[in-house]
Amino acid sequence: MLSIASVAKTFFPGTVNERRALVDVDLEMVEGDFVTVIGSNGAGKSTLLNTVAGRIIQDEGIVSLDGKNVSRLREHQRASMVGRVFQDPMAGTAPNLTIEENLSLADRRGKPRGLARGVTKAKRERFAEALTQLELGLESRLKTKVGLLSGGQRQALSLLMATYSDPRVLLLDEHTAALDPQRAELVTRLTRTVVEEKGLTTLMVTHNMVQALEVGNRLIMMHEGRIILDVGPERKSQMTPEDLLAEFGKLKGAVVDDKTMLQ
Ligand SMILES: Nc1ncnc2c1ncn2[C@@H]1O[C@H](COP(=O)(O)OP(=O)(O)OP(=O)(O)O)[C@@H](O)[C@H]1O
Repeated sequence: MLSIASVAKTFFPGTVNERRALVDVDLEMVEGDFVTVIGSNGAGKSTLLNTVAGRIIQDEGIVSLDGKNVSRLREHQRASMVGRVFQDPMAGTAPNLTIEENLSLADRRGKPRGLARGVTKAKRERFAEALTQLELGLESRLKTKVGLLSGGQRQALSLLMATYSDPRVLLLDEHTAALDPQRAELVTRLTRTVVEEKGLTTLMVTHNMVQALEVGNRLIMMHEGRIILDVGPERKSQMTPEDLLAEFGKLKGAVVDDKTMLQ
């Protein structure tokens, strides 16, 4: 479904600032796989997501979606296939537009330009129904500007928007990290629900090892641009955060802030 084959990316090659962000990375995901991604700072996690989204084009290797080589497609050309939520709650929504206008943008993603821009009654009803699932009461605030929402509300809306047009793959880049524990818990719960309901193939980067083990059916650990651990459902369900810390401990040069990671 999502195939990353022999992908490599080096920033500033041949200079003193050279950074080998991805080194010969292979990852095969089947439809409905939910993979959590952990790794120390600078391990290459965001770069991996960026190569799937098309924000960064790899130097070597192939990224395929549904058997189609998308390696040379730019980010906007993959937009209908890829949903993404970032760490920053401000990144996924437009603050000066209302909730329904934001959802309208999400609804139009990947559809031909020139489709009616207005929010029809039928659409409004669909938006309200989708918002009800968030259990935040946003369905009665369709005309509220998104800039007035709290970080947690915005992130829940970002998640809804990223998944609204049923992307082929969902990328979550530490999307709960900037929220307080209660809101993070809420957004994690919503994530599980929406991924399960829509059967989305998902890659989720997190620094939180408890979350990495609780969520998803597979876990990968990255270090210095490589996937150095790939754990399937059975082993993952038996692993503890301490086991993951022990794996980090085996790595040379991996700096782990275990307070953050065990929160
Ligand atoms: N746009 C860029 N330009 C130059 N170097 C970059 C760029 N993006 C990432 N890098 C470098 O590539 C390496 C991998 O970075 P990346 O952001 O993918 O790591 P990460 O695992 O997501 O780290 P973190 O957990 O700290 O966010 C790092 O050395 C980083 O400095």
